[in-house]
Amino acid sequence: MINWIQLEPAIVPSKPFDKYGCWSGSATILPGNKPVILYTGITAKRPKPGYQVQNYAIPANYSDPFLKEWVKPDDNPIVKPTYENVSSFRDPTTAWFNNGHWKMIVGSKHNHRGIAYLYRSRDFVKWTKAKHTLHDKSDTGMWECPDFYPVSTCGTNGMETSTLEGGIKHVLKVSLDATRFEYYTIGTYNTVKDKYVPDNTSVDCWAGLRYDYGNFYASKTFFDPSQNRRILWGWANESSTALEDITKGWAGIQLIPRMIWLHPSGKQLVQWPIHELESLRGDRLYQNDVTLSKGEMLEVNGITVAQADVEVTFTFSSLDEAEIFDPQWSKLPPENLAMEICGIKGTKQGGLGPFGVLTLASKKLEEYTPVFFRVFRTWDNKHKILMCSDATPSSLNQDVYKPSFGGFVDVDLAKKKLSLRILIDHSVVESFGEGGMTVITSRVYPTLAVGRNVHLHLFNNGTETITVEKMNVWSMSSPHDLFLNSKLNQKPFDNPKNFHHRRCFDTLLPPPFRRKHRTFCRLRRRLRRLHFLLEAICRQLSRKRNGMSFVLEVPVNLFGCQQSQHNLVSYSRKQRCLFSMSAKLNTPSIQSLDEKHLAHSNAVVLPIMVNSCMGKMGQAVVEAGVSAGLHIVPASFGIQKDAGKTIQVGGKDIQVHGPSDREATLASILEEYPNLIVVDFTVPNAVNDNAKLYCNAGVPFVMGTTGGDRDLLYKTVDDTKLYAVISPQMGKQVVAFLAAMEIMAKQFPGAFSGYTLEVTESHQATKLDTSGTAKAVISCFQELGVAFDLDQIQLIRDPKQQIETLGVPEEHLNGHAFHTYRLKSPDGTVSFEFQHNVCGRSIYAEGAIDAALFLSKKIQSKADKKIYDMIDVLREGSMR
Ligand SMILES: NC(=O)C1=CN([C@@H]2O[C@H](COP(=O)(O)OP(=O)(O)OC[C@H]3O[C@@H](n4cnc5c(N)ncnc54)[C@H](O)[C@@H]3O)[C@@H](O)[C@H]2O)C=CC1
Ligand SMILES: O=C(O)C1=N[C@H](C(=O)O)C[C@H](O)C1
Repeated sequence: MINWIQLEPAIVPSKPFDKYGCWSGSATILPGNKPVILYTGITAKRPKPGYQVQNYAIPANYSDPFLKEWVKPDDNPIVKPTYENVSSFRDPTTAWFNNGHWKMIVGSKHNHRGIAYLYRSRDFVKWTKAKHTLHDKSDTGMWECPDFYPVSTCGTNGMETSTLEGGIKHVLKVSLDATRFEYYTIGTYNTVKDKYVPDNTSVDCWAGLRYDYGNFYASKTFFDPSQNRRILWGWANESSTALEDITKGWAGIQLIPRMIWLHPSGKQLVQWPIHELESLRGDRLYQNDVTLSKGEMLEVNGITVAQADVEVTFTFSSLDEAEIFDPQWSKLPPENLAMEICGIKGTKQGGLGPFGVLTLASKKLEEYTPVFFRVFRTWDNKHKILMCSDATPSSLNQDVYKPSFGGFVDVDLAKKKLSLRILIDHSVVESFGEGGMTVITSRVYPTLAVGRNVHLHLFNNGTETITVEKMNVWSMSSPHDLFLNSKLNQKPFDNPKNFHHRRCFDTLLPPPFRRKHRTFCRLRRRLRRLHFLLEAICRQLSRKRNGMSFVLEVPVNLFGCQQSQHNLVSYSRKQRCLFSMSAKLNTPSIQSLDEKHLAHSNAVVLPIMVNSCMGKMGQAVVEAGVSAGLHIVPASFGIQKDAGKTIQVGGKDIQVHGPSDREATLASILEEYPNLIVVDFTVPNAVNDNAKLYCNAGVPFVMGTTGGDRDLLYKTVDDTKLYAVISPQMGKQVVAFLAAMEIMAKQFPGAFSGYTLEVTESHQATKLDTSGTAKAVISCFQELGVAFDLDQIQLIRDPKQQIETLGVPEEHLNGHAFHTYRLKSPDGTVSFEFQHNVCGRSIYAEGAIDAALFLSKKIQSKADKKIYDMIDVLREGSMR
């Protein structure tokens, strides 16, 4: 339920009974494991929003595991509306079976009364409307996407939809068209009367319980027999403008599926992200027992947090500081009370709270989405816990909808403890308070807090000191990364991220959509080009006018694609690496949260040119640069054969320039991007010429390419006095190993004299040279006294041998670096073995981006113009 592939639409308008639309519906599994879909068909455009009937569809081929083709029999429609509700009669539920009949409900309204019409059938084709509704309620308007199912009164197991035995209650959920929120009640299903009655603790609609107090609608649940659980899956619309949605290419996303069950109190449901999500967890950061006094923040450093899974438990020693629950608030609309209070109070200073997490924060807090608790005391000395997810400060973009959402959390505070789990995914923040008692989803569109520039803080802005008892933060990978590579058996891109952006995904789309999608991509490319052009004009104008600035306004967000959707965003992932963990306690004043108008950042996005973006490493670097929010210059040097080509990498169009006129081309690129940094991953025999080119142009560069004449390379750069990072190895942990080797060699020269050394290195068959990293490690062993000639390195390039003797995973034959160094004492009694095995290229690509950012810092601080290596980058804390 995390990795999905897109198939052709199962049902599209094609028959008189759905000519104008196939709307929501539900599937039911009939005996014999036969699925059937009930859905709403639109037969006429009027009355608006359309004339609605209910249809059914069955698989064309039951043995197709994907059930790709569906047949809509001609005896449709099977349920027609009565005259009064022809345009408010939709979204049939999954059917349940009892007393010899299938039953299902259809959402509707009559005047302002919301209605769940009940239908019965013996054969699933002939349906009869029951004389009474399953349930209805005055003044609630249209009930969309109703859902009706049993829940167990004991434990977290789910129940099959027709289950009536054992301790059960029933849940009826409706999506209220009037508020665009979802409400549920818990109650009893009387199977004799075929009537549902909510418990007296369950308020119907409006002021009732919600699955989610944020951006969450049109959800459905289903029973998953494989794990005996009920799954809730909801939809979140965009909060951005329609124009931006068009630029992004989507409008609305499916959220992370959640398991749902009844709380032991029987008064509410509990939700939790399905455990499969945890398979995307990457680097982890753990912290415990940190106190946050009033106004303190704890920044989570050391891992990327634009896509993250955050779990925190907060404790406090007293409830005395809880703020008074303002009696005036009881005059606010009850259905939105929590939300209104969140809007009024926000993160302003309080007593017991606000404390929580600032997600998707920009460096200087110009943007952040806080998720937090505030505790209040009511006049009768009870406590009310408010949980908020506040999009108000989430973005500098004035045009997006930025609501404050809130819900009360119905738990006992005796333990003086509250927990939060937050799933962050670029533009989505899904928060689960107190183990899923209250859930809030926000859609946000930061402009600065994007990619690598996203920060995460824990904060307390209340007078009561809060302790972070325990915190776990995981960087999350993108599901498609794992899936496309392993399952689809496509051409093995060793950096799976490349696959996403290639041809805008169109090879995965069904043919009817491909053309449209390509047109969209073409348009987006053109818009982007236009944007660069305008940017260049602005830059020229402001340069010529000596500092006066000119702004050309373009009314669309041409970089919308940087904002993300769960399913499309690829994300950097470290492979086979241990990763350091750290957290730093900052004590800046949290006043900044109260001052909503911080100065805008003056930061300039760093432009990088990647040579060659046609190569495997080049592509990985472009992807990593895009993830880090750098500007990828749309030009790259390559070989003659590729000259003139425009290729798409990381969603960017990059034009390849051949060997001729490179000086002039580079000069004009530099003119446009004066703070340009070049990253070079080409071929050994290009190293020296390329370095000369960069030196002549005076452009700082990162040289990851191995081989060539290394002495000449260093001499060329030294003579020019230029900022450069040169290193045969960019992977953080391998760099740390190299650093340790260098230190050992320096501290204990000759310590291994007399020892023999055996070195094997295995790489993809296309690698042209001997491992530069192995050579660097060997030079340390040589200083340690080991006699070894570089010719003795055993190169393994045969895929069969790589799989059979080294255990290289098949999917990484095209991109791996396995190194082994074996040392033996002269008498054979002592031996050592060192090994570093890396699959894929993302750790080098991220290291290369770290190196570019490091150089940019050096340039800004006017540090020495000289050659740095990756050990310098690591030592200065510039590696993520
Ligand atoms: N420092 C590090 O951490 C790492 C270094 N490398 C090194 O990076 C280099 C590239 O590796 P891959 O991307 O795997 O190789 P690749 O063969 O996939 O790509 C090399 C690309 O360079 C292009 N090229 C050839 N001559 C050129 C020239 N004169 N100017 C511009 N482009 C030119 C080729 O057309 C090709 O597209 C190798 O030397 C490899 O050892 C690779 C991984 C990590
Ligand atoms: O070509 C590669 O792949 C790699 N090259 C570098 C080297 O030669 O040391 C680094 C790593 O081994 C991958």
